[in-house]
Amino acid sequence: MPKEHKEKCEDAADLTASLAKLHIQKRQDYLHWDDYFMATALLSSRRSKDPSTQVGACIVDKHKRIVAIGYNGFPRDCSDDVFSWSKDNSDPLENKNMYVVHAEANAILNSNSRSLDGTRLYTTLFPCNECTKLIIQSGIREIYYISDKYAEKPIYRASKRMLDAVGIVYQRHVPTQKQIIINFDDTLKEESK
Ligand SMILES: O=c1ccn([C@H]2C[C@H](O)[C@@H](COP(=O)(O)O)O2)c(=O)[nH]1
Ligand SMILES: [Zn+2]
Repeated sequence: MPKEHKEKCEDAADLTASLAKLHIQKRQDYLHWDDYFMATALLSSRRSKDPSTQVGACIVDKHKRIVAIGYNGFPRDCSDDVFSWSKDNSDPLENKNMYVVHAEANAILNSNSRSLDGTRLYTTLFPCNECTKLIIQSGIREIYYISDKYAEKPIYRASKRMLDAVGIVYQRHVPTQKQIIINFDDTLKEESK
């Protein structure tokens, strides 16, 4: 074979090998587990109609399976057109706190009585004392949160007091990436390729 032709063949083989490598090597920018679960909690919070604080919660078992999600909202069939989202109305019966089911409570209820022993909770807001009682009773052992904006309030201090007493680990989630963009259009573009 002439030398020039042989070199061309070798170049082509190198190119094919590089292309093959490109396709078999795993993606480097895939979502890490903790970001994935917290993003699921965050996405769930987007369902909340609370105008001031939207909370999302995601419960994960030891096999990294999502077993329940929830967000803060009024109980089933308690319409937003009847119950108000206000919080400083002089009439206590007109305040949301009387009616809202918290995100963590909804997630626990959404688990359909399945055992939550040894699970982890990912929540966008540090749980209040009432949610903490449910968390303890349901067997959740670890809590990851984003915001702790009410840390100084007595009910949140009570949460920490209970969690410390029973040894449930809680930790602020530090995301490995600042944002995750969900773009429905991208999938449609893929389809038309
Ligand atoms: O553990 C918690 C604590 C609070 N929430 C919900 C309840 C309310 O809908 C909002 C808080 O409203 P603010 O106006 O910021 O007081 O968050 C929850 O889901 N879980
Ligand atoms: Zn709560």
